[in-house]
Amino acid sequence: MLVLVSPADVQEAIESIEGGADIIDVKNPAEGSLGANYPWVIRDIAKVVKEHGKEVSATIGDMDFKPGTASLAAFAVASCGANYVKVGLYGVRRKDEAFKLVRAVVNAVNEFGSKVVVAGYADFRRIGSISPLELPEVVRNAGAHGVMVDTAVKDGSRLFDHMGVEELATFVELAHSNDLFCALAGSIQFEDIPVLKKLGADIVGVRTAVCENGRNSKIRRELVAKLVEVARS
Ligand SMILES: O=C[C@H](O)COP(=O)(O)O
Repeated sequence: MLVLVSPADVQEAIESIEGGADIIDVKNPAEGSLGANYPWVIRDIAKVVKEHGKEVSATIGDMDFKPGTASLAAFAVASCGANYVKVGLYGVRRKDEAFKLVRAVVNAVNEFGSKVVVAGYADFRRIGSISPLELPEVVRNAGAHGVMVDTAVKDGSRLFDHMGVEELATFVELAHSNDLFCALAGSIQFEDIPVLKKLGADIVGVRTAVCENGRNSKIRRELVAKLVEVARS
């Protein structure tokens, strides 16, 4: 299982790289679960990450159903050098909306060769968005490459508080049967890693677990290294 870590600046990206993370996922935690960072920050981090021979991903935000806005943000992120462009379907309620938005994002990044990762939210019931279980088929049909589940509200509640192991197992199965890679995130802690491995997730995404004192503090390389070790064992 690969480890994705979400830094907010170049220093945190270096900590993530030195700790051994596989994918460096630029985000802006101050603007939400999949908060978008600034183009100049994404560009600077992408440069450092690529110098270390690793892959960089960047988020375009917790999106409303606005395919045009999403495509423009995706174009910008891909042009900054992201190998993976992540979009959260926050304000998307139906499958036809999901298809339209994801298709627009895929079209926007095509010329850069970036891969698109679509995030649904484990706490979809409380924010009124589409269920992650409805996503894999739509995401495949729209031409994206991966799906993930994260939590929308970072209030201390965790992935498993909102979706049970069986539901998550179904999500992983649906992703794989649609030829998508699958990532799981949402205040994941060290003790959750064995369950995620058992579920067959391809990627675990973290921030809080590798920060020194909560999601809004700084990423520390020792914690990244510890998590990578557990994910590899
Ligand atoms: O993509 C991964 C997210 O950044 C997870 O963040 P979190 O561990 O703080 O929930």
